[in-house]
Amino acid sequence: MRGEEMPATAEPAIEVVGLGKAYGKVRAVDDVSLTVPRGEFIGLLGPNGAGKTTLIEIVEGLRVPDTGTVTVLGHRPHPRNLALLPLIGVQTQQSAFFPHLTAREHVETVAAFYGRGRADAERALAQVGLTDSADARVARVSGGQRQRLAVASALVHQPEVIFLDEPTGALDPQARRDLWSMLRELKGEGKTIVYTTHHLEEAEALCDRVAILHQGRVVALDSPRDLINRAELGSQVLVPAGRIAPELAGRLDGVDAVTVADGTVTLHTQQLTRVLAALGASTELDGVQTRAATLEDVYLDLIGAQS
Ligand SMILES: Nc1ncnc2c1ncn2[C@@H]1O[C@H](COP(=O)(O)OP(=O)(O)OP(=O)(O)O)[C@@H](O)[C@H]1O
Repeated sequence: MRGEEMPATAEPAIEVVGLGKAYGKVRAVDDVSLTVPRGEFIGLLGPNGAGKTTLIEIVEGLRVPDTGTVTVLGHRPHPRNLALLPLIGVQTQQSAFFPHLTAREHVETVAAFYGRGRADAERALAQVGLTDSADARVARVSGGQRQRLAVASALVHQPEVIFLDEPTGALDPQARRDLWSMLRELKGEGKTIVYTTHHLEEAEALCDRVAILHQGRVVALDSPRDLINRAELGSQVLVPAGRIAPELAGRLDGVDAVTVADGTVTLHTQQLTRVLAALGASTELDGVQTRAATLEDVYLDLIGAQS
């Protein structure tokens, strides 16, 4: 189907083609192409310095690429495109605040910039769980509350595409889970969400797809489930030390490798059932745990192989 024949709804939320950005000799973003359909929740993962922030900020229109093109909801963010601003919500790692205002006044002020009113501000504060502390001065709120305030400010005008750069970094476990629920609700409303994180279990739980970046390049792009299945990292069987000698464990049917750490003998296998059967014939299975591969295993395998 040619581009001009596509119905408006089929137009992707984001289209990035051949994007490049260097700082001196550092290729922060190196020939990245990526299409994000509308309504997708996509995670950008990668080690420190992989280029996540540079990529997301180019797409937001906050940094200018050296090469390539970006289209967001049919608009070009560069040169600075004011028509795009009401359609996108942006939380950066350096989100700006009005320190002398209260959290509520801050969000109301941001709402006013977008021609929105108090009801929108209250809704955004409630979405991030800040209603009860909305009268605290911005300068005095905790790191986690500040982060939630930045997210509220990105959502207040009900944008179509939401960009969040490490939104859960400073949050306590309960606040993180609350933000997850809120992000899932936004996705349920059909919003497109692009976010960066170092929390791989979080990306696995939330994202439709993840892009793993390394040295400015996308080295993997797929759903967490498909990445895990394709990596064929197998399973692990964790046996309390003392139950079985590592040498004996290594000879059990189906065991590929054995590691010993922290009072646990870990059997690595692609054939979990076979190993459990063999193990059950030699020792009690009580207290034995199994662990399937996770996105974190895939990530570490991939990044380790690239380094
Ligand atoms: N303004 C800048 N000037 C010079 N170099 C920069 C600038 N911004 C980023 N870089 C470099 O570009 C590379 C990519 O940085 P970027 O911040 O995009 O990575 P990241 O994946 O977001 O890292 P982190 O996980 O640490 O936030 C790094 O080597 C970084 O030092």
